[in-house]
Amino acid sequence: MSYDLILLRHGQSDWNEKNLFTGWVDVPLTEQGRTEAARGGELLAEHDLLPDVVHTSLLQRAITTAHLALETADRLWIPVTRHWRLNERHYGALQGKDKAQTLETYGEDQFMTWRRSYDTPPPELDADDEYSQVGDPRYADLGDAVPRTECLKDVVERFLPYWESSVIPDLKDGKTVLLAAHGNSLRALVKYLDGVSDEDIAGLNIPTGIPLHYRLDENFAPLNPGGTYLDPEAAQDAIQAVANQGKK
Ligand SMILES: O=C(O)[C@@H](CO)OP(=O)(O)O
Repeated sequence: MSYDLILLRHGQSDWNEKNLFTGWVDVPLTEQGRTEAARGGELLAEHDLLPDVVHTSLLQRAITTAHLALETADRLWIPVTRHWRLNERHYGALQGKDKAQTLETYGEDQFMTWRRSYDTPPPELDADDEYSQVGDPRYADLGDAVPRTECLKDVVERFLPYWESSVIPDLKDGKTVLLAAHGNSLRALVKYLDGVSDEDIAGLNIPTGIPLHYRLDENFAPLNPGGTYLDPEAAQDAIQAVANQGKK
């Protein structure tokens, strides 16, 4: 007995292309990102991994990616649930900043601490900053708790309640579940599923637009630790590109 879970990071976004820290800023996909998303859907169909339900964040790059992938896989009709708990990590005061410029200004150690350390968040973003989400109606339910920065540990802590309350029940029903989300919200889930240490998670990057398939046992532990990329070769190149961001 096993469960099928598919993780899909959104395709390239406008700010991925521009090399800007994005976090909760709601930017669209580029044309390349739309193509990647559609290719993701083709891979699902080719591997006969057709989702029965989809969960997305509240950010259009994940929503559009899910839509384009499901359109290609002819599964636009499946039920969809969206939740802020799947959102990208809030990047605090770095939101909207150029990655290469930030690396140059603060040096490699500080840059990598902000990008990949488990428990050091970037400085908080001012509530009235142009890239702040304070007051955004989509987060009205959060009241004063709208984040102004997050580290990966914060993302693990806010993602897991959703995993337990909303994703596990779908898996238990025997549904193939697609999670369309973000580089760091998916790193948070992978850390939990694979039991990756706080140190080792720094070296784990997730490429855009390539479905990552997990087969889970009856306790929701991976039967294929690390998951299986549906296009492993493309994934290796794309993982390296994410790791090298800023260094150009
Ligand atoms: O900018 C961001 O929000 C994320 C994902 O694109 O970037 P990084 O990979 O640097 O954490």
